[in-house]
Amino acid sequence: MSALLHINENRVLQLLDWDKVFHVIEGALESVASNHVIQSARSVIDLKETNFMFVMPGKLRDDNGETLGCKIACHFPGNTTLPPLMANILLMDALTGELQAVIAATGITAWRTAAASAVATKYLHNENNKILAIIGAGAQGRIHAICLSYFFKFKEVRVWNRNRERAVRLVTELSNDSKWKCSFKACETVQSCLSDADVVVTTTGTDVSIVKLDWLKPSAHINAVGVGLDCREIDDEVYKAANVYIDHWDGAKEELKHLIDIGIQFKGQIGDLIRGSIKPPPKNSLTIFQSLGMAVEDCAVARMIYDLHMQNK
Ligand SMILES: NC(=O)C1=CN([C@@H]2O[C@H](COP(=O)(O)OP(=O)(O)OC[C@H]3O[C@@H](n4cnc5c(N)ncnc54)[C@H](OP(=O)(O)O)[C@@H]3O)[C@@H](O)[C@H]2O)C=CC1
Ligand SMILES: O=C([O-])C1=[NH+]CCC1
Repeated sequence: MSALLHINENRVLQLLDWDKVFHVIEGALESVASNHVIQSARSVIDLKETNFMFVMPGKLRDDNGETLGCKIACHFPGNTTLPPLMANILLMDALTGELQAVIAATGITAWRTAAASAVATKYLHNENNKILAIIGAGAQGRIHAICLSYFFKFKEVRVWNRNRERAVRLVTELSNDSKWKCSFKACETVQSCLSDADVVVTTTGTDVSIVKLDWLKPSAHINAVGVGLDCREIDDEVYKAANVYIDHWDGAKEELKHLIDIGIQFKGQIGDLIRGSIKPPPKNSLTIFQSLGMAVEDCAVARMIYDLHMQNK
């Protein structure tokens, strides 16, 4: 038996590329709507003391053939030297089930989530994107600031974080990078961060609503990234006023019951918009992409990394 291939985090980060990840994620979202995937809502195990394990198996059929994989993600918020989210993907041969590689997936999780938001923004709000507001400067907040700055030409990118020092650190890091042509600003309050923002990203997962309808531009687009059964970072009134889109129905039925219970009717999956099987929202309307994250996004990026690694060994 050949030695098991392990593609570590450093190697994955070397191979990740925004245009390639965007393409693969756009395809994965579309495949969900075309029924070319097998996946279910993730299984979540409460490990107590605020730690969780997520298990996300999936199979995807796309231009590259069939891909079979399973991500195991451990969320240990108390980690100090290691990231709070530690993830790995087992990539299998889709014909035999034989394990092909173990691929570090902390970076993949961050990149594929931000790329899904970029795809959603392309289909829901691809014009007049001048101000981006990032709520939460953790791993997802940081990668969304980078990814959305890469794909959309914002004039200003604002960051709010509960612990302000962290927002200032992120803004300093981004301002020191000469490839960005926009200005970066750390905001004192959520309200001032949201004011007049065209695109908003929420990444706190907090159980208290911190994004209020009155603070939003009526035509804003929100990528709602925080996840969890108790996540309430966006006020119910915002959902009631918005056209809300999801990544996959199976996950939404399981993890978004609190929205279904207050009468929110999801307009459809982002993949349905990509396929053209549903109408886009009216121009200048408030829109939300409620992102949960999907196994097949992980499978698609893991497969891309595996192929790039094998080609460039
Ligand atoms: N949709 C998807 O596909 C994915 C979603 N996620 C979700 O995204 C969210 C962020 O993940 P990640 O960036 O990796 O986590 P991090 O631990 O890196 O960052 C967490 C962020 O949330 C903030 N925060 C936590 N609690 C509160 C609170 N009560 N009020 C205000 N801010 C708070 C933290 O602020 P502070 O610095 O002050 O502590 C920090 O900015 C989580 O809900 C996670 O489950 C993650 C991966 C994929
Ligand atoms: O999609 C994902 O990998 C996750 N969503 C919430 C925590 C991990």
